[in-house]
Amino acid sequence: MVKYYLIGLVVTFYLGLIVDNLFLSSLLFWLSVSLAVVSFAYLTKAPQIFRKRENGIIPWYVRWLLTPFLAGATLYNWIARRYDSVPAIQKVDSALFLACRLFSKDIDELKSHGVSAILDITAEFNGLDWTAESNNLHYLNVAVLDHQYPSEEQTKTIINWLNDRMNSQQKVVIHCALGRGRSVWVMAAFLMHRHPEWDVQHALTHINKIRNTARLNRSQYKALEKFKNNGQLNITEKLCIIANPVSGGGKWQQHKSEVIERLSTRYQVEIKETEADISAEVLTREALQQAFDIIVAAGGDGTVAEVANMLVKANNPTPLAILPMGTANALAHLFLGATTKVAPLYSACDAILQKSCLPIDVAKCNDRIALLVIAIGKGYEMITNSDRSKKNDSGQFAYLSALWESLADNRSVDLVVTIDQEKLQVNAASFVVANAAPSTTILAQGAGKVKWQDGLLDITWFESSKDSNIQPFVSVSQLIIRALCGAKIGNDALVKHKTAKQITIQSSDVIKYVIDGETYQADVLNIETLPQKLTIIVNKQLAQLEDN
Ligand SMILES: Nc1ncnc2c1ncn2[C@@H]1O[C@H](COP(=O)(O)OP(=O)(O)OP(=O)(O)O)[C@@H](O)[C@H]1O
Repeated sequence: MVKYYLIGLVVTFYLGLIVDNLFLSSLLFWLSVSLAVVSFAYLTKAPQIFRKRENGIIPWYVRWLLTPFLAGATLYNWIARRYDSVPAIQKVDSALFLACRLFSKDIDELKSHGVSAILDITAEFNGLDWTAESNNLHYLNVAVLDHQYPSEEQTKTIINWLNDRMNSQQKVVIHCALGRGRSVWVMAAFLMHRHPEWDVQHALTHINKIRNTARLNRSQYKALEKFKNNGQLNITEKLCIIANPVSGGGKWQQHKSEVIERLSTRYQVEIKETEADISAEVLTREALQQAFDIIVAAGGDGTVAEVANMLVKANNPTPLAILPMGTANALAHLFLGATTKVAPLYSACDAILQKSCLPIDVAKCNDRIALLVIAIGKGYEMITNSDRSKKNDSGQFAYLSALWESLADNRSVDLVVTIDQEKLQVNAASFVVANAAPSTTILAQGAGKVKWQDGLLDITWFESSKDSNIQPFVSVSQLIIRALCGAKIGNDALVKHKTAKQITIQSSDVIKYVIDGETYQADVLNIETLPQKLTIIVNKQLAQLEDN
């Protein structure tokens, strides 16, 4: 095919040079540029040159540049369809149809067959998405050039998408330009995925009985055999995303399709969304019955902690992954690295696709699991002063201004604390027990760094002073310096720090506290570390660092 484009390119370019008419020669040059781009796409096997999106749209500037080619392709598809020996749309399996290029007039026929989803395997012309959308049809484009076949990643995406459609009892039409090559490849691949006992010949014979024009070229056939023999059509890894749609002001809804598209390149993805009265804990319990290979918590630290709580309580080794969609996302910062602050979803999806796991410690506080911190005093006030509407309005600044507000108020709590065997009386402005904490969790930085694989809890506290309103500010300044230096420096009389395996906290009043951003109250807190109790997906560099 590409040789015809190259011949066309040379001929039109030559004619453009010799024709003595500005309008005609401009047209010929336009045609030759358009053929040059298409030839380049074929020679480099790069369908992305057409920039056709998942929704089937080719951007206007590409359409404009390639107008002569696109017009020619439309004309060719129309003629080929008109004189084809088989119908445009044919049923190949109970819920699967094969078709050539679809036009909006085909929607009625698709509906009459009960088809409600379109899989478009072409790169070189606009899809039917707008027509499909207005007719409530699911649409997916996987861009593949004519005479070629999908990549391994694309194949996984296709199989997962088709499985989702089949699971929702939908009928799907798979189409390419003529319904003879690319769509046949995909249909055969999916049939072999559904019937692992079939080989390529069997799948093609099945298709040919209905569509006798279906045939693969030699490289398509060989690739399909290779995919089958290497087990690339068996997608067995299953992943469940437990998503909180209100975290971070509704980030999940904005990024949902992008996340599913990326993760489907490796996993069969199932989504469970929380509701006001259906918590992440309930959904995790449900997911644990279904034996997933990974459970992903999509939300803020509160959502991640809820999922972790159920995994640890069930003593279940399924790895937990974090999709940071909250406000502070301290856990993601810690386990996926600082890049999550810049490209949170990219870093998280990358780590999930690489599946690098590490065991981490967790803390148990009464009957709940904490991954980050248990905080009393300023840490508690900071959370209660930053409600959801403030977080939606100002993001992480809501926490900063809430902390500032609480530091200005010189309140404290009287606690009786037993750290391992040592008993202490503490009048604490802030009292924090940390299992893990990034440097941005300032109130936990008594040692300048909190280790999350050392089997110990880090306890940091400072007291208030009746004589000085600025003492809490001074203490926090010292914690900031410690966090920046990564070491326990400065006056230990002001900010105190200890490590322990177990700690009991009592008070004459009811104790108000937070665990990983969620508020609770109790008469007594019994906290202990549970070393290496949870497996978490981390970024690859971090995993390698810990391995060494
Ligand atoms: N569908 C829902 N509707 C309303 N509230 C929900 C829903 N799902 C979960 N929640 C509540 O959301 C809270 C957890 O929010 P999460 O910590 O994940 O996000 P965030 O508060 O935006 O982020 P961050 O913790 O970083 O501030 C819990 O209190 C939970 O009860």
